[in-house]
Amino acid sequence: MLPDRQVKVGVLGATGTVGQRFISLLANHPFFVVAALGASERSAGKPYAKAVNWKQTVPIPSAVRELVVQPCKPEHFQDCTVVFSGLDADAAGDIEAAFRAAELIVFSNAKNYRRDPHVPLIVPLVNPSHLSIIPQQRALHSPPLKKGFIVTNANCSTTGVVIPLAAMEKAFGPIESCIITTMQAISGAGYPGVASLDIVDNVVPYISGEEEKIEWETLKILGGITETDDGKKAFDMHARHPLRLSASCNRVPVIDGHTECVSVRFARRPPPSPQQVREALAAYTSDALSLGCPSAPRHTIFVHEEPDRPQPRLDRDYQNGAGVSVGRVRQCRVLDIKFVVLSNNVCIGAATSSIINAEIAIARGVIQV
Ligand SMILES: NC(=O)C1=CN([C@@H]2O[C@H](COP(=O)(O)OP(=O)(O)OC[C@H]3O[C@@H](n4cnc5c(N)ncnc54)[C@H](OP(=O)(O)O)[C@@H]3O)[C@@H](O)[C@H]2O)C=CC1
Ligand SMILES: N[C@@H](CC(=O)OP(=O)(O)O)C(=O)O
Repeated sequence: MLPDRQVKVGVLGATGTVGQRFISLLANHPFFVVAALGASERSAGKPYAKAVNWKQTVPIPSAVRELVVQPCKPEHFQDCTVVFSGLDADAAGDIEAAFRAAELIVFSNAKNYRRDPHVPLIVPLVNPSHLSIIPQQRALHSPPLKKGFIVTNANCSTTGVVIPLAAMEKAFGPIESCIITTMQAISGAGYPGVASLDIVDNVVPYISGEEEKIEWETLKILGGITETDDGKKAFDMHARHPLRLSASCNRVPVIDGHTECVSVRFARRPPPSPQQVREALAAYTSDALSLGCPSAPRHTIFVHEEPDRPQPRLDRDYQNGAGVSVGRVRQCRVLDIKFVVLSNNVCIGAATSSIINAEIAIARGVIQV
């Protein structure tokens, strides 16, 4: 059930690239209301409008302009039912753990806990069922937690590719191999990010740690949760048909929107035709939508027929940045099918995913409001 009254939320890393997206998206949310903001000691103590170097195309929402930025300490967020984190990974590990220990509920964009075997790594349009590991995460804490937990969302490029992969697996069974080449926007590196002299008139064929994250996170997200012999739950990345992935990551001079060229081979033979894949992608729908989550896209995947789409400048705002756009679905002469996917790295690749994850957790009663 979704609430019919306001739910107070906090934003950690509120001054950053992802934090600013949280603030913009939450300003129009039907039940989440921003009650507390946190950032580094550099920003703490200042009204938000003075602390932030605002880079959005909409003005700073009036409700947060004068809100004083707090240090990222749990005592300043005790009123918040949910805390969204857009913290720099160097700070996120300790801060998010302290918030969880203080019985706060954290939805994080940072990479720190994605590999934790008791923390769900959730792309809300793909695997919200992984929320079921939360009781075990709470029980592990000493003393066991009654309320607090951490949920992470995925790396932005992982998120973009895993949505069409999940749609294809749902329709045609396991994917056996997958080769991904990314063209990633500058905003993925935060602010000020990549120096203009490195990226204007250029492509940088390396993003530290990115290829490993895509290759590993995809397996956790598409994998299931099984019960072990001692009755515990565990993520099961290997029981599924083995999926071999190879990613190559590039930074390109685009502001927002990650484009990925993907080739796949299916385990089942004969493989589906390009037309069958197009139909399956367009028909894919999410639990978030059936639960009535207000930030879920009405259409998860838009399938372009034009030969030159998707393009970041034209397609990154599809469904307010919450849906993904696929195009050029065609036969691959080496694997089975190849296509291009575009996702908005700061929306469904970051803030929007956290917000939908929290909406799902409320709708499913994982969070009591
Ligand atoms: N940009 C993207 O597309 C995506 C980013 N992510 C992840 O989201 C997180 C945020 O990324 P992004 O917004 O790009 O990063 P930014 O560098 O733009 O923002 C970082 C934020 O963290 C705060 N911060 C830094 N150090 C500390 C500290 N010691 N204590 C408290 N707060 C601190 C900063 O506050 P202050 O302003 O005061 O310094 C700022 O609010 C990262 O973990 C990133 O990997 C995930 C998916 C996509
Ligand atoms: N590394 C991504 C963004 C990011 O911050 O990823 P992660 O949250 O996995 O560290 C990019 O540069 O586009």
